[in-house]
Amino acid sequence: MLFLVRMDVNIPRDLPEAQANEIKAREKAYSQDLQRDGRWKSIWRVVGEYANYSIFDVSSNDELHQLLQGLPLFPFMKIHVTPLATHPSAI
Ligand SMILES: O=C(O)CC1=CCC(=O)O1
Repeated sequence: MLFLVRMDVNIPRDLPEAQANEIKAREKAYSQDLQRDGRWKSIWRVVGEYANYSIFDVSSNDELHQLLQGLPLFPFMKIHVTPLATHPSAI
């Protein structure tokens, strides 16, 4: 099952920089592990925003929810999920 996911990140200004950097490093490792195993198919920066669009390929809504909830930046994100179906004109 494919999902388009938009993640908007909002780290509080009063979070110490070292702590923010540590969370971002864990986020990167978590994301790259999922990219390597094929479930996080792609990630794109939204130009001019601290946000990304990502494509996930997982077997259920529950699996996606578990993956998203495990993001180190999850407490600082607004996440919007769009389930994708095959377009009849797709070749
Ligand atoms: O920087 C972002 O858009 C948040 C994020 C998700 C995975 C990652 O490595 O960073």
